[in-house]
Amino acid sequence: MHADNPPVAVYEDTVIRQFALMAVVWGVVGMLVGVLIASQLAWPEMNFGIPWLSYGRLRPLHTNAVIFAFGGCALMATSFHVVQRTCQVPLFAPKLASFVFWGWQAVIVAAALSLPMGYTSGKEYAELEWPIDILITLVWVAYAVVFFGTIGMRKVRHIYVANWFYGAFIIAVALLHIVNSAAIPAGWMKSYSAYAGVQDAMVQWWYGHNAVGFFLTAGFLGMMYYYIPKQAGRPVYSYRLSIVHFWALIFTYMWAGPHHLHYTALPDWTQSIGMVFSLILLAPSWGGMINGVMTLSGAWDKLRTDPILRFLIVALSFYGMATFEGPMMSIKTVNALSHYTDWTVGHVHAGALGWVGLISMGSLYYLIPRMYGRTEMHSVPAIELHFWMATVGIVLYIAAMWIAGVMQGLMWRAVNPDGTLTYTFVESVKATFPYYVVRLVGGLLYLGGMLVMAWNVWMTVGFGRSVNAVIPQPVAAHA
Ligand code: HEM
Ligand code: HEM
Ligand SMILES: [Cu+2]
Repeated sequence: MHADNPPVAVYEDTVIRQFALMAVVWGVVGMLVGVLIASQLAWPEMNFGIPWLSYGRLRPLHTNAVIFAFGGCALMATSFHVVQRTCQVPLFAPKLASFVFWGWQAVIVAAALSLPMGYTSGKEYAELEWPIDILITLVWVAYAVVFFGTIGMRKVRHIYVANWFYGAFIIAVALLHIVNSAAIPAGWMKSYSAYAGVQDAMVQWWYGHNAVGFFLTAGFLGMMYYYIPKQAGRPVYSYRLSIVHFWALIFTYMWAGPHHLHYTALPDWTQSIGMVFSLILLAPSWGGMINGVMTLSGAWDKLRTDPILRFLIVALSFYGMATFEGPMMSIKTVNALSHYTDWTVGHVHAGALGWVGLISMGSLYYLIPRMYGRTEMHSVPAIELHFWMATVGIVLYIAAMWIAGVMQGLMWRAVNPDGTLTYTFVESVKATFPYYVVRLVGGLLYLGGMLVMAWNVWMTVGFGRSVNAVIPQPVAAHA
């Protein structure tokens, strides 16, 4: 090396390590709360008569913890990793990135305190009260500045497709959050929505559905487009398909929200639009799934030996399942049966446990050892064990909810020849009991797998050391 060589440039990886470890921590916490509320549905006394532990307060704690704390930290860790590697520059404004980390943790802690205390705006997936909403806005703007600032400084002309998905996720979530959370404060932890009546419902489900489309889908597709090719050692199957399904996906998602409001006071034509766009949505969703799965073509044998790849590919098969089921449930006559039943909860967790959970875990198994100067996790058999616990857990969970859901729908609509109802509501609740127990067992397995991961991460980090990788420098032409 010559003395006049520039100092080696390194990536900003501290914030990635922080987010990656907290994704694992919040995953354990959020799933633990999920298991607790699953047990409460089977045995209501599991709230121990303590208001803080009541179902109505812990359910939003579960959804916020798994989506925004577990999913959010995984998305931030991987997006900061992917954007630096594909642009070959360190993060723009590392101090601001540090603010994103600490600010996001502050939001999570504020949620973990305020929701059990009973503070809520009453909007699903947007329950947090207005002071926390303002903090979320500040953190999100900082996140956008760091991410797009890094893209702006890139040394690679082309913007790799994973960054398109992360970028769409960041912009769309900013828009959704600001519009849906608009409210008039009426005290420090109390507010009224800026919208009234059916408009409020429509804004809420425009938000709720696109939270699925952009928080739970687009960002994780960003993970797919980086970590599957990396782990498989093969290029993306079709780059053209990735661009086509990107634009089709983000355009179509925006209009499908009314499928959450079938047979309500929302105008009928709006509901029909929601249904039609949901059916169209099958195509770009499967475009993404096929592109991810086909990246393995010619290397299928790796699935037998590589448990990380198996996490990533099985995640895609659950993604395909949930995005087939969703369009079916959006058909009004199907929704007449499924709505209000546990079928919806089964659909949700096919996406949440199967897609969001598995793709995050696979990506973190790739990412974490590399952030600590190692080539692989402390124990590969433990990854294998985690994979099977998670997969069996998901199957138990969603199969139980499918059966319970269809049963509930059929019991509620059954009528006797004289027009009276065949079953009382409580009879359907009693009939659901065994399925709630099976769901709890599935949840315990899934949580158990997450604990195996936490142990494996602990050992990997403990025997490793934090290293910031060197940025490859373009080779100077010989003078
Ligand atoms: C150990 C794992 C888990 C268990 C046992 C579990 C359990 C539950 C339970 C019992 C409910 C309430 C269902 C109802 O009200 O009838 C629920 C709701 C929900 N969970 Fe989970 N969950 C787990 C993991 C996850 C993960 C990882 C995610 C997301 C990434 C997630 C997302 C959701 C969502 C979005 C809802 C609301 C569903 C709706 O409103 O239809 N869950 N979960
Ligand atoms: C093509 C894609 C999809 C379509 C068309 C779709 C459609 C639907 C429909 C029709 C419902 C039931 C609404 C109701 O009866 O209340 C629903 C609920 C839900 N879906 Fe999907 N879905 C899709 C993919 C996904 C994915 C991949 C996930 C998760 C990662 C997901 C998460 C949810 C959640 C959380 C709910 C429950 C909302 C609530 O009531 O709280 N969906 N979806
Ligand atoms: Cu939806």
